[in-house]
Amino acid sequence: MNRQELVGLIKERQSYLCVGLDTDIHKIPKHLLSHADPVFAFNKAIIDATKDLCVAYKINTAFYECMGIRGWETLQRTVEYIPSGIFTIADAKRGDIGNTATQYAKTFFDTYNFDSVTVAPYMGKDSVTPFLAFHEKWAIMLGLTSNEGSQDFQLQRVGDEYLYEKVIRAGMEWGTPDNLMFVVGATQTAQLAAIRRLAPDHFFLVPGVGAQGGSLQEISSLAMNKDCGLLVNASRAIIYAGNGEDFAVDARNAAMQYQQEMSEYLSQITVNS
Ligand SMILES: O=c1ccn([C@@H]2O[C@H](COP(=O)(O)O)[C@@H](O)[C@H]2O)c(=O)[nH]1
Repeated sequence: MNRQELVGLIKERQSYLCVGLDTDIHKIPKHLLSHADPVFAFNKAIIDATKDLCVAYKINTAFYECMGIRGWETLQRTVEYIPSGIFTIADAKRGDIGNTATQYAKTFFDTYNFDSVTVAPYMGKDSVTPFLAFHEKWAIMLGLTSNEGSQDFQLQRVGDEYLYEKVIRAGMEWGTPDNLMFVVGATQTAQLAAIRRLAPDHFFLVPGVGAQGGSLQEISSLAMNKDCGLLVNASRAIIYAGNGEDFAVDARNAAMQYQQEMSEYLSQITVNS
């Protein structure tokens, strides 16, 4: 999916919601466990219940990889079930030497046909640029993450700036607003406005609302740009909103609350399509 299509989708749906499919077999409602593929049965119900309210789904590969070959099959079924026209993210946080990074990029872009992959930039330029060489595909580079450990490296000063600022600045030289996004945690409100000034045109994938306590209102007021420029992810707050037979209804209601709030914030800008 290209940038124009993504911005158009945000405008049409009045939403910049990304639903995170961090599906843990130990947390899904018990009645699903009799299905041949319980995790897929859960994901299918969540997708059916939320597909008109969100613009993206993020599949965190850890929740699938931990189940071995069956997990990869579930991941494939899930990504194939997501309706075309909705942006897909493989949250795999890959990063390795260029020769290997190319294989990771092929895995997620060619074999599984995701629109985007999250990339850990610690190994530098040659570990990131292979993900930028695919037509209408995106790399989403970790910028400033939502977790406590972001203080260990990302928020250390290097010369006259934070390490994460150096990383984002480098990323902007490697990729463009048409093929590169940055992960910016919703919990990092003290830095959000500065990050938007640093990267005015790039999309940010923003995890950390819901279970991690980030505020949708703060993120939106600090980091929205003229194209919206945000994909805000919520995983547990949506997919585990309920735990009974009607879990998908609860998930829909949770997603709808986010979408309605987003619609209000979007009305305050003109989204260019
Ligand atoms: O900085 C980051 C980068 C990635 N994540 C991922 O996003 C989701 C958040 O899940 P919630 O249940 O909404 O808290 C999860 O897949 C993380 O691995 C992040 O949280 N922060």
